[in-house]
Amino acid sequence: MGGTTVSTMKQLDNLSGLKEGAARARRENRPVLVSRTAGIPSLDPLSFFASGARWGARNFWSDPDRELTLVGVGAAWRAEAVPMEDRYRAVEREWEELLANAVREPADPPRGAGPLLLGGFSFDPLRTETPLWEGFSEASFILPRFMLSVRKERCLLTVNARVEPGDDPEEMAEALAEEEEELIRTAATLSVAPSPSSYDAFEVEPERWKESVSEAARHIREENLEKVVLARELRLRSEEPFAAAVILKRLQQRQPGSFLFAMERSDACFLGASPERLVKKDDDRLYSTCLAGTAARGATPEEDRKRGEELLADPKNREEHAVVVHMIAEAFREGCGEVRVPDTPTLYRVRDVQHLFTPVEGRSKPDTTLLAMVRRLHPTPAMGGYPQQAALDRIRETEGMDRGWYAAPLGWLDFRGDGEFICGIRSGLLRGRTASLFAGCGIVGDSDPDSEYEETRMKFRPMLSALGGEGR
Ligand SMILES: C=C(O[C@H]1C=CC=C(C(=O)O)[C@@H]1O)C(=O)O
Ligand SMILES: [Mg+2]
Repeated sequence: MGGTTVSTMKQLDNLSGLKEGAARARRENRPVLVSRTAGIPSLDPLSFFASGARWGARNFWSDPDRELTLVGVGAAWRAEAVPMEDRYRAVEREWEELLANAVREPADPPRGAGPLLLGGFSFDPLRTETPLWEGFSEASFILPRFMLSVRKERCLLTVNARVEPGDDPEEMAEALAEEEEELIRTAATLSVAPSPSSYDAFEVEPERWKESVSEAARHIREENLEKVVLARELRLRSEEPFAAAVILKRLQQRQPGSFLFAMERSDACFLGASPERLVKKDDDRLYSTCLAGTAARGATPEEDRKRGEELLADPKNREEHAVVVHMIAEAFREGCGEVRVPDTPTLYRVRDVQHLFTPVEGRSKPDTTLLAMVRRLHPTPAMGGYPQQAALDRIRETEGMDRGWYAAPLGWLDFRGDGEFICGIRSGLLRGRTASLFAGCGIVGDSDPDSEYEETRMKFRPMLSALGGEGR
C-alpha cells in the first residue's frame, strides 16, 4: 500500500467524526471535542516524544511495570485553574463540560486511550512564585493533539480536535492527517540514544538547609507539629541544552520500579522517576502507597539485606512512616468503603535507595472522584508533614524556595474519571542549559541534620545519573 493511500484513509477516518462534531458545534453554538482512537504499528514512546518537539506541550507518563505508557504531543485543549478557586474542582468541572457533548470514535476506547488529560498541580497554591517555575501554574492539564498509548505492547493513537462553530471539517481533517503522518514517520525512524554529557553542579545553601532541619526538629519536640518534610535544591549548568528525551531514556534504563514522567510547559520540562503513587482510580477501586523512611542500598546482597532489616527496625524511620500511613488511611476511610491497610510496612527497593512501604486500597463511594481524593490526600505527610496545615506553614517559613511542581500531584485523568496521580519527587526542572533538582526528607523530633543531608544526597542520585551519562 502506497503512502498516499494510507494518508487518504486516515483523512477519511478523521473526517466522519469531525463532520459530526462540526454539525453539533453549529447546532449547539459551542465548541465540540472530537476524539478518535485507532491501533497503529508499534512505535517507541521515546521516539514519539522526541518527534513531538515541534508541537510542544509534551507529556510523558509510564507506570513502574511499564504496563501503560502515555505520550501526549501538542495541545487540543487546556485546563488551567487560577489560585483562588478550588483548583481540583475547577479542573474537574471544565473537563466534565468539555466531555458533555464530545464525539468519541470508538465510543468506548480501551483504558489509557481516548480523551485524557495529562498534567499536574503545584505543591502549594499559596507559594511565593519565582521565575524558576514560569509556565507551571497552580493547575495545568493538557488534552494532547496526538497521544500514543502503549499498553501490553499494543500501540494506539488518539487524535483530539476542538471544533468551533463555523470550522470546516474537511480542512481540519486534512491538516490533522498531514501532521499525523509527519509525526509517525519521524517517530518510526528516530531513535533516542543517550550520549555522554557533563555539567557543573552547585548546592543551594546546604548549611542553611541543615540549620533549618535542626530548627524544625526542635519545633517538633516543643510544639504541636509531628513531622515536616524539608527539601533543598541542586542547580546544574551544562554546555549543551539538557534534552528531556535523552534523560527519560536513561531514567527508563536505570529506574525500573519507578513511575517516569515528563511535563513540558513553554520552554521548560519537569521530569523524573518517582517511586511514590499518590492515588490511582480504576473504576471503583482506589489505591495509594505510603512510602516514607529511607536507607541506602548495600554494595552486596548481604549488606543490602542488613540495611533493609535495620530500616524496618529503626524507630525514627518507623515514626516517619507511621505518620503517613495514619493520614492516608484516614483519607481513604472518608472517601471509600472496604479500606485495606496492612499492619506493618515492607521494603520497596529502587536503584539508589530503599524505603518503608505500605499499600492502601479501598472502594470509592459513589461520589468520590479521583481529583476529590487528590484534594484529600495532598500533601501527604511524606511530602508535606503532619498536621498538614502546621507543616505547610513551617515549609513556607523555613524552606526559602519555590517548590513549584516538586512533590506535587502529577498524573492523568480520562473521560471515565479513571486515572493515576503520583508525587513529583526524584525530579528536576530543565530549562535550556540549566537544571534544578529537588530532594527532601521527612523531619521528626530526633532527626539529625547531617544524616538528613546524606539522605537528600541519595535522593538526588537518580536524576544526577540520568543527566550525566554513563557511570554516574
Ligand atoms: C520528599 C522526598 O521523599 C519522600 C518520599 C519517600 C521517603 C521520604 C523520606 O524518607 O524522608 C520522603 O518522605 C524526596 O525524595 O524528595
Ligand atoms: Mg526520611
